Amino acid sequence: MENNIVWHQHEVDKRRRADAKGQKPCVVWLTGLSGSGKSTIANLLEKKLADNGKHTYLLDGDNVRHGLNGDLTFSDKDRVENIRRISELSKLFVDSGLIVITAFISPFKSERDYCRSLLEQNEFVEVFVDTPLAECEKRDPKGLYQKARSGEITDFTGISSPYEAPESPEITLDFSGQSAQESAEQLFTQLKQKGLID
Ligand SMILES: Nc1ncnc2c1ncn2[C@@H]1O[C@H](COP(=O)(O)OS(=O)(=O)O)[C@@H](OP(=O)(O)O)[C@H]1O
Ligand SMILES: Nc1ncnc2c1ncn2[C@@H]1O[C@H](COP(=O)(O)OP(=O)(O)O)[C@@H](O)[C@H]1O
Repeated sequence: MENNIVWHQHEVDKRRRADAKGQKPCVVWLTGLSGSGKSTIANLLEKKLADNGKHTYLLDGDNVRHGLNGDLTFSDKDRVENIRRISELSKLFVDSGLIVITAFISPFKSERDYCRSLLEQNEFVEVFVDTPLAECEKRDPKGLYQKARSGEITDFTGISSPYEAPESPEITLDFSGQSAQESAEQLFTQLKQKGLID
């Protein structure tokens, strides 16, 4: 690792960029099993924030794995690297003044905590999309659970690869009795209550 590197402090800082956008930058970090509803809820939340004049960016597992993280597999080691890169990217986006929404399984507590550690207090909002495995498997929107059960896909989260549920997330979205739209509304309301959006 090269050591002769000096951090440049620029004239225009995070606060100035955020002030220009009239918002508080943060990361709304959705975590949950495949099929739990992360992408659907993240999309609805981003639309609601945009409708309210907020400048956002949505980072989604499937999309990021096509480009930036296209070299990574679903081994534990590569999932750690996946979330490390996403965390660093999220930090840069927060520095640019954006409200970042992420939708990654992010199965390991240590990597979610790593992202939290990169940010200032109140800039990281962990959101547990708490949909049980049985419900995710029933939905199976991409047919991946079926492939995992038949052994066509290995290392599949919840089946052949672990998922560590958050112990004290800032927000929990309970799948039972609430639609994706209602979950997005709940999320929006709780972000407001936390003073992250006005
Ligand atoms: N083996 C295995 N395990 C889990 N998921 C798999 C796997 N293979 C492909 N997929 C598809 O990849 C999406 C998850 O990517 P992530 O980057 O969010 O995963 S992780 O955070 O690195 O664990 C996930 O997207 P979501 O269903 O939106 O969660 C799947 O569509
Ligand atoms: N209450 C709900 N919340 C979120 N998604 C739901 C809900 N009920 C049904 N769904 C459906 O479940 C699927 C979730 O898929 P997706 O959003 O891609 O999840 P993930 O990104 O976690 O893999 C979608 O087809 C969505 O329409």
